[in-house]
Amino acid sequence: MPDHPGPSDRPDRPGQPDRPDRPGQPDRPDRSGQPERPDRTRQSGRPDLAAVRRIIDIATGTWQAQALYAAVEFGLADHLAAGRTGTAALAAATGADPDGLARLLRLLTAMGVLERTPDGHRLAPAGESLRADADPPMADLVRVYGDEFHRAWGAVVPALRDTGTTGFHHAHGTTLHDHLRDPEQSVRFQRAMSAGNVFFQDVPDAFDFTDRHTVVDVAGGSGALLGTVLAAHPHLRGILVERPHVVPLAAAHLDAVLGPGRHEVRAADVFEEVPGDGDVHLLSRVLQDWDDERCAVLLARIRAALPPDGRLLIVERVVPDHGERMLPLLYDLHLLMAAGGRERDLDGYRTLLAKAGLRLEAVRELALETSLLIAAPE
Ligand SMILES: C[S@@+](CC[C@H](N)C(=O)[O-])C[C@H]1O[C@@H](n2cnc3c(N)ncnc32)[C@H](O)[C@@H]1O
Repeated sequence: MPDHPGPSDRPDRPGQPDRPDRPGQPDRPDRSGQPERPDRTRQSGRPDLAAVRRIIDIATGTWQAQALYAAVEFGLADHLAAGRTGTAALAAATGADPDGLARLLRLLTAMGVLERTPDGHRLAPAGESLRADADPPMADLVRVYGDEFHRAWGAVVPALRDTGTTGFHHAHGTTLHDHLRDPEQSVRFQRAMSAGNVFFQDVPDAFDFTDRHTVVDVAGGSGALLGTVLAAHPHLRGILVERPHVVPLAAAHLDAVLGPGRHEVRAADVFEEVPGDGDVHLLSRVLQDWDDERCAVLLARIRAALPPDGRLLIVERVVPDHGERMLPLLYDLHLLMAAGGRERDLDGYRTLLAKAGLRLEAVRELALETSLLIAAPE
């Protein structure tokens, strides 16, 4: 995050005369009985506009997210792509109120999602990514973030008071894990996760798979990562292990991407058993969902399954030492709202790995502030 500009950095205010500070003018008495604070606003005698603007931008950020969510729920990207570019045509197609829709379109244009044309609007590149046929289909992510997760974040204060109960539980009356036992919800969430998976494409080149034969994807979700790795390295075979209700989704994806013969999808509880017939194990965005105790159980299972020359590849967002990356910090608090999990810093991963008899061998950077941690048996 950039520092706030200091008083001398403050941008000029066009059209406004300079107001000199008023040295010598006495401060108003402090009626609160609190000690005087060095306050830039009071020192200069005028509000720190950059500071006010920063807070307003942050506080209204959720309104932009909700405007985007509305665009997705109304299917605006697909309607625009189909040539319904005027407000009247879009209102007729979506059932939205024409006045409200015109205002939504205007805001989406200012947000860089749409562009103005002489006869209406068209999709900007960001808007194109919201089309149903986009790859990745970002609408799937916006839908879940704008609905289930938005409501979970609405309970941020109670969730922070009582970290044993997630924002999701406060908002929906059930845990995310139980919610996802419903096959329809499970598919909806796997789609949302897959849409944000663009960093998977970096994994095939971030590790040397040349002399490896079988990749085991532990709690591999939709199969997107395993499919990406196997598609890039045709000599590899793959095994994906998941909860029973996710298995059909993963099998369908891998069948579509790889065809038959190179992969297998198994239903199992990975805290109970992890296949030992591979020489690379993948663990993508799984540790983030669990506390240290459960992570220790899972990593011990994987360690027991790894051959002496095996490697464990962990995909996670690593909390930076100095806060220089925003996404790991956002997702860290999001995990507290959603599943009760957490992002960890590198030392956190080193400690977890060491307890399971594994050592962190290397770290590779992937897209979207995501990392690949390569771990080897001690
Ligand atoms: C956050 S998702 C990550 C999925 C995938 N690895 C990815 O990065 O897209 C966590 C996955 O862990 C799976 N999972 C949770 N508990 C499990 C268990 N006990 N056994 C097998 N899979 C489990 C969930 O079904 C879910 O697909």
